[in-house]
Amino acid sequence: MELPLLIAAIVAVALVIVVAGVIVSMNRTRRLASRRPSELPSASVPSVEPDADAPATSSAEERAPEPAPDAPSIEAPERASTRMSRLRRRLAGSNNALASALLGLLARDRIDESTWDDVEETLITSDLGVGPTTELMGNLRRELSIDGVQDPAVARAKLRAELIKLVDPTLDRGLRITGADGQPGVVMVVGVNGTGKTTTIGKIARLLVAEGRTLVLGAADTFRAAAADQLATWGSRVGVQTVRGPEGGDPASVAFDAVAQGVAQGVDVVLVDTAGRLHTKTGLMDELGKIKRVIEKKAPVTEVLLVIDATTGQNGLIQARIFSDVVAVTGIVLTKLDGSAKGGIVVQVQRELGVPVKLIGLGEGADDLAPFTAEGFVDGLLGA
Ligand SMILES: Nc1nc2c(ncn2[C@@H]2O[C@H](COP(=O)(O)OP(=O)(O)OP(=O)(O)O)[C@@H](O)[C@H]2O)c(=O)[nH]1
Repeated sequence: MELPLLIAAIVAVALVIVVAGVIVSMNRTRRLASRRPSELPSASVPSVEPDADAPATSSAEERAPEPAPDAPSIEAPERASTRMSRLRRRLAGSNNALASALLGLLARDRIDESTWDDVEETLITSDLGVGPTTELMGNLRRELSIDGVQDPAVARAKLRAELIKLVDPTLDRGLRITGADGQPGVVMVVGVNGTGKTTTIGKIARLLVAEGRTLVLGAADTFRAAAADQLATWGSRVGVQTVRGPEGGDPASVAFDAVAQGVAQGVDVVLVDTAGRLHTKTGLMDELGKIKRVIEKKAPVTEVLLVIDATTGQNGLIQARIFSDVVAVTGIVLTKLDGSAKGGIVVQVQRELGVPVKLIGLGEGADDLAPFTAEGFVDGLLGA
């Protein structure tokens, strides 16, 4: 073959090869562009051409896994030590009317008979009760007439000391949450409708979780499905399991199951919620006694907390008496003190039952529950 012809043939073959290469490359680009983004090779993995015959498991999903579904986030409740000062300020705010009335009266230039009458009336309207008020007035009159009453700071200090004495700083206010022989402590929560039982259990659960305790909740309020849902929500917020039964089921059996679960899991405490019930309904009150007896087939109830709404005044006392007869109340939780200038009920209810106020509710917030102390309460009352 002649040289020019040979060169022409070589150029032609080279051209065919180049054109074929361009066409193949364009087709590949089009193929990739037509795929969904999820099918595209990830930029972070080595760029290996996907093999059409490869099994589905070699898809891009395997190389770039979907993020895990959101795990429920567990809240970290506030510890009792830090919530106290916040709650004391709130108590001071809600009882300001009482505090300023008392201190205003005692700061008068001259404390005469009509001033004493006004102080007495103010204390009685705070639900302190006639007996405790008379006692406090007698002591105050005696001490102030000896020391002189001109200095409001003296009057205030005397009033504080007398109130603390009435509230009784010597009572044991610790929650009984230690079971015998390695069993969980069992806390049963009772009270009339809407006083704040379920909310209080949720708040106690947070307090105990903040202290590092393990728990199970028992939703023995089977009247309303919503009550069990409400309790389960409180529990799940702090990673605590709730045992519940069918709506309308036997509350005693749910309470038993919850305690059995707590024993099996070896938790520290089981908190049992019960349905709100009017203290005047004998059948419902008998049922409460039955719940307690059935629980005790599994483990002793270490604490029966009666939840009283502080705004209900004297009615709270009547409730306290009847509930105590049926289930031997061992501690009081006074809720809704944030909306009340009736803090004096603390003294009356303790005297009525001979049982201490152990916790106070000061709002709807998750950590608005505080262990009760006589000094903290009186300082809040006096706006100290
Ligand atoms: N302001 C205020 N509200 C509170 C407090 N404690 C509870 N509550 C509110 O009181 C209402 C009733 O609370 P629940 O916990 O459902 O009452 P319960 O006693 O379980 O109700 P029943 O199961 O129907 O008897 C809710 O709106 C709570 O947020 C408190 O300390 N302060």
